Amino acid sequence: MYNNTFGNLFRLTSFGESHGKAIGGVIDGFPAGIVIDMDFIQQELNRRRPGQSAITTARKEADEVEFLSGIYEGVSTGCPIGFAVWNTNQHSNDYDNMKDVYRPSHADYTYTEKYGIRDHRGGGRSSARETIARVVAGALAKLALRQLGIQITAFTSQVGPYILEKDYTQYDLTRIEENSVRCPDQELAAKMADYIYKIKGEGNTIGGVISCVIKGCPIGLGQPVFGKLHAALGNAMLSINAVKGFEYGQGFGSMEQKGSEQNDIFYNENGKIALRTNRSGGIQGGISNGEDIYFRVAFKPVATVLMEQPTVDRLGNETILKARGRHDPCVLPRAVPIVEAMAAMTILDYYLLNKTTRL
Ligand SMILES: C=C(O[C@@H]1CC(C(=O)O)=C[C@@H](OP(=O)(O)O)[C@H]1O)C(=O)O
Repeated sequence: MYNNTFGNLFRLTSFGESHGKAIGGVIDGFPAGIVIDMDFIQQELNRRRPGQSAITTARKEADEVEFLSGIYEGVSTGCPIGFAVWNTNQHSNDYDNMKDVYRPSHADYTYTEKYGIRDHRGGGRSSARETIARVVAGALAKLALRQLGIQITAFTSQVGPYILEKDYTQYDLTRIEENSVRCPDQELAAKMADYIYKIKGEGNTIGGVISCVIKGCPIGLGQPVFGKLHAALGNAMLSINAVKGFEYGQGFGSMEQKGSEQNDIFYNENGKIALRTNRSGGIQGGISNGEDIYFRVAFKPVATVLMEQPTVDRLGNETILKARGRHDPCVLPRAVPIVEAMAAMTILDYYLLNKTTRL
């Protein structure tokens, strides 16, 4: 078994390898009658695409999406939406020395052990290039959520030692596209960018944290036991390449407080039930409570470093590998739209599931 499908009612099946012909997908369960804003979908792909700044991989791809089905006269028909983004700029020879030699901490080893065969070029199926399909499906989900008044914004909140100190309510989140790192604090963003550039010069990589906030989510999304909304968001985020951690609300930070300090107190605001604080992060008992949903996603420094490291080949012979190719010294800036896309797909899926709860 090899599971390439995400979602329950709104579903994406993705296909493709980094150096194959195309990356694409089939989306099923997308509601009919949604006006498809092609410019918006392309903008989302542009936020993810390689070669967008000096601190990302230099691979040159336009990443233009071609829709094959499910859209008629600019409107979704409710039929499966097929799409492809054609690969045009593969440098497969860069990977010759990695055909039978494993990059430390990369998927090279486990893929080979599991399947006995692997397309090693550009990381093949394990390449983050697969996330193109998620961004296309996420952009469609965002268009549907927009009609429902639900908005999703992610931003870089940490790169290595550089940390955004305040919480998301203290920043203007409309300004994250004003710098190459996608951090709402412009001064800190400049420091982060310089640091990534320095790391790149060393042939090394660095990790960090992406924060995300979902506004306008109605009450009731999520199932009480195995389909908790935060578990679904965690599943979505942990499926992104290089992700190591997920926390929502105050997450691990809440361990330092007593229950009386941590609880969100209810009160009556002119006949409406309201909360004085939102430490729960918009989800209680696995179900959305109508407050902002916020969470953090930790990314490790990506495995491919352009410096010598000891490793082994497929037969277990010890050797030294110096990886080649065009790689991201830090995936955070390009992962911001991917986090948003996975959140959008999850929220739309859980919105549709919630419609099956009562008559
Ligand atoms: C091309 C993308 O990212 C790629 C992800 C990647 C890897 O090992 O994951 C290796 C590189 O591939 P290549 O050597 O072909 O340039 C990256 O550039 C993309 O995300 O669009």
